[in-house]
Amino acid sequence: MSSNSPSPAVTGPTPGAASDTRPETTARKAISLSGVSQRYGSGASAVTAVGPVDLDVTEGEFLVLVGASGCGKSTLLRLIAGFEPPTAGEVLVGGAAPVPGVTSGVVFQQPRLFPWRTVGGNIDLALKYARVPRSERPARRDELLARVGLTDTADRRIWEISGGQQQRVAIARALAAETSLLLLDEPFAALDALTRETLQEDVRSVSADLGRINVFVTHSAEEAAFLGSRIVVLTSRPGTVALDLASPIPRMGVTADEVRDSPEYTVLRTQIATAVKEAAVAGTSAGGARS
Ligand SMILES: Nc1ncnc2c1ncn2[C@@H]1O[C@H](COP(=O)(O)OP(=O)(O)OP(=O)(O)O)[C@@H](O)[C@H]1O
Repeated sequence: MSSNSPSPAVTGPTPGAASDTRPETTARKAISLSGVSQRYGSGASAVTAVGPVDLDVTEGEFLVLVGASGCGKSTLLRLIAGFEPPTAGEVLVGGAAPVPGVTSGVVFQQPRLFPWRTVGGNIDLALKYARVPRSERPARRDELLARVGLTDTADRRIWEISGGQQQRVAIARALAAETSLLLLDEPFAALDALTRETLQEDVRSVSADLGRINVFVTHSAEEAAFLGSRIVVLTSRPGTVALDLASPIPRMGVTADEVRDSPEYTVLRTQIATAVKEAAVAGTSAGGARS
């Protein structure tokens, strides 16, 4: 990224139209949250972490959930993954209740790989769990590793590669199952700034290529503005929708530097950062309009 480069105007769909480039018939609802709340514990110590939240996400959207620490972002992601059912309301993915490990691939802040296996071995295992026929696995493994820039590390052990490379393996593993959803919970939070930026660029281009739904959790306004086709800012706990924005920045045909140097990105990043601050202060008093 060059600080001397000009700031090109990145032109794309108007706000609210980020997912409208596809034919109407294919833009069907893929994630549907209706009146979703999640409460933990009971009695005096009970905590309502999230809700009520109503949200519909369509195919090809890259949804970023952003908000202050503890506002319920991870809880919402876990509900979409199907790791736990909501205490109120309904979560549907493709019209049915989500099934962990089947409906979505998930990437966590820590890569959670099998350290005694090689990089390729971790992907092989994911392909096996995804019931990819044994004869097809080597080609699929090579394709996935190429996609995340790890072709040369297939035979290395997990402990022999860097944290950023480990997170790339985790992304390749999550892509192995070819689920329609990829859920990422602050996947780059533990990485240094430069590695984080590189991985953000990779995730942005991989997601544009694959056209799956991505739901990405972060507390960073920069990350949200760079990655999201749609950005939802949550209020402080219990997390509800404070702001629902469509990004004006196109998904394809622009480089990472063009995005980061564009006035649209600067405006969006500021808008998100301001909304996160206001939502954290105001709690549920913030509005819920999609602009
Ligand atoms: N299993 C649980 N049992 C009890 N409370 C929980 C549980 N999971 C989350 N919480 C509480 O719910 C609230 C929301 O937590 P969550 O992890 O979803 O927030 P977050 O926005 O992802 O936070 P962070 O950005 O710090 O990771 C917090 O107050 C948290 O302590």
